[in-house]
Amino acid sequence: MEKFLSVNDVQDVNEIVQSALKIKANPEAYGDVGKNKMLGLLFFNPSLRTRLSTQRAARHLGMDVMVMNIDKDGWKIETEDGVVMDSDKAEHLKDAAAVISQYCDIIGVRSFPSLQNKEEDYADSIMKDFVKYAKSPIVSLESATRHPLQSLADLVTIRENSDKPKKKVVLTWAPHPRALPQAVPNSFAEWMNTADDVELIITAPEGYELDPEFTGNAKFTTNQDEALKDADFVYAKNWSSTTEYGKVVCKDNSWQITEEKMALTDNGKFMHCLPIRRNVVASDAVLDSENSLILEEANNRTFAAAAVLNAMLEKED
Ligand SMILES: NCCC[C@H](NC(=O)CCC(=O)O)C(=O)O
Ligand SMILES: NC(=O)OP(=O)(O)O
Repeated sequence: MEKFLSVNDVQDVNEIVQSALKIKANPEAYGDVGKNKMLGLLFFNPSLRTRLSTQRAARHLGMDVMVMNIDKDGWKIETEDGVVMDSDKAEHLKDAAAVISQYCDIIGVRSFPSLQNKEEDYADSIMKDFVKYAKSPIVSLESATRHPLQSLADLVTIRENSDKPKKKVVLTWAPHPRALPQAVPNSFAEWMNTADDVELIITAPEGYELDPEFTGNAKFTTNQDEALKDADFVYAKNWSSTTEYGKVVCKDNSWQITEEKMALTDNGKFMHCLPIRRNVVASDAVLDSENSLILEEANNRTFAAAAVLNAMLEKED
């Protein structure tokens, strides 16, 4: 695997899910795969799970890791091409990426959208420029448009928790005080659409419809109760408005996932990528219930990352 920015970079989704499960069953068996290899993790934004689980994954594979909060500890990065660099930005992304790839065999990058300008955000230029200027393979640690390591961990979690040949998976918008990126739901939809054992239904208020590039043929409804009926999995996430890009338009708390909402499902499991605002996105009762998979998902982030790094290291040999 030469890069991991979206599901399209994966040759066989079933195979990579199987690989994550295989590593999870016996992580000690992979300790030599990444021997003498260096992973660099670059964060333009905060992280808990991605940062720690990817380091843990690297250690399972015997890799060394360097982590940098590039927004706080590095020089301010210029991303525009051909500009006269006489502002406060001291280093160009093209130089930084090329230099870092001399130190690192694989580079992970996290870069959120600005939520100011859809066209600029959806160009995903920081991630794409890293691919262009770094000589090492790039792993997205969540870009402006997608969060593929999360989606892979989510698919692993769904497969572990249901044998049904067709699982009804509901991606539901939920309230939040801030405007959040669309990367997690975009990516989740894209991965679910590639899984032949998933029927995806998306529910959100009017004005929150995600781009068909990601949602494909998934059914969409603004009626959350109707969507939740007989669901096997409820994947909650806030994202900012799509018609009024980057804005909080709906503050309707009736979209919060509560026990009453979960009662509409077929003993459905609750999922969220975390971090989650408790009693805003979903109630404590749901999050702490037996049907909550939030900790399993977070745990599977390690094995999702290990499967991706393993595939990249295989390619290197
Ligand atoms: N990596 C998982 C989610 C990251 C980000 N969440 C956040 O920014 C939450 C921040 C807050 O709750 O204020 C998002 O939605 O894409
Ligand atoms: N789910 C997830 O990516 O969490 P972090 O933002 O804490 O890495």
